[in-house]
Amino acid sequence: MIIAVDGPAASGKGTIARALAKHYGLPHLDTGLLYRAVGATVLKNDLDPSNEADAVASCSFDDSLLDDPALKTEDAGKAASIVSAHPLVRAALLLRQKKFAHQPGGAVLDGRDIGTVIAPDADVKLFVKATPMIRAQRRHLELRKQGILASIDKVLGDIRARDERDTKRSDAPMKQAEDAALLDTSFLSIDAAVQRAIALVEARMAAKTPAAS
Ligand SMILES: Nc1ncnc2c1ncn2[C@@H]1O[C@H](COP(=O)(O)OP(=O)(O)O)[C@@H](O)[C@H]1O
Ligand SMILES: Nc1ccn([C@@H]2O[C@H](COP(=O)(O)OP(=O)(O)O)[C@@H](O)[C@H]2O)c(=O)n1
Repeated sequence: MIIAVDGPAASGKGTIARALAKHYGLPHLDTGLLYRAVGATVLKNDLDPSNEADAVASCSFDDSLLDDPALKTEDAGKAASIVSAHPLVRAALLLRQKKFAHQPGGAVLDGRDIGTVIAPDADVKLFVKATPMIRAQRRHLELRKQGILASIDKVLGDIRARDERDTKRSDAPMKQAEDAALLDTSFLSIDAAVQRAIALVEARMAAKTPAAS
């Protein structure tokens, strides 16, 4: 079973994707980490994320980088959203994600274009959303736990800028796939959001299975 989980920053898609992977015993890929690795490599080498050639030159990073906590910073997230608009960067990361999605037994992937580009054939597609202010509050809390002090206004501004870039880019923009189930986590606890996601997966799978006669 392939489960595609898409949605904007801090909507809770990673939390839900990890919980679904655990629940169904499937491998999980956080595809945002791949773009963050490219963005962080560009910054580390003093290159320009908005320059496509600079970004493409940063696509062959060592896999150990994916475990680096530095990828979780807002700077890496911002650089990721800039490099991810370049078609050649997306092309360089495409095969790896498609292979992961289509491995025997299935997988759970979360990102922005899983249901639309990476696995349009996914068995279940979820599009996770929450209001910008609630997403900013979650990110703000996460940053505080990391000892990073930033105003809510700054975090909200960053989230809005990222949404704008991710939805407006011409190649694989973030959008809800036509056949994706919408899950609004704005007023759900983590537990409630995960239970709702499992219920949506079960309903989709039941609808696909022909009734026994
Ligand atoms: N339903 C929820 N209610 C409150 N906090 C949540 C909820 N879902 C996720 N979070 C928290 O919000 C932050 C961002 O969640 P995450 O799953 O990483 O989002 P995304 O992968 O969409 O960026 C994390 O600190 C996470 O624990
Ligand atoms: N499948 C994906 C995943 C991420 N991305 C880009 O990578 C950036 C970082 O993604 P992320 O999922 O780590 O970000 P958060 O939602 O965790 O903040 C996003 O803002 C997107 O621009 C993408 O273009 N396509």
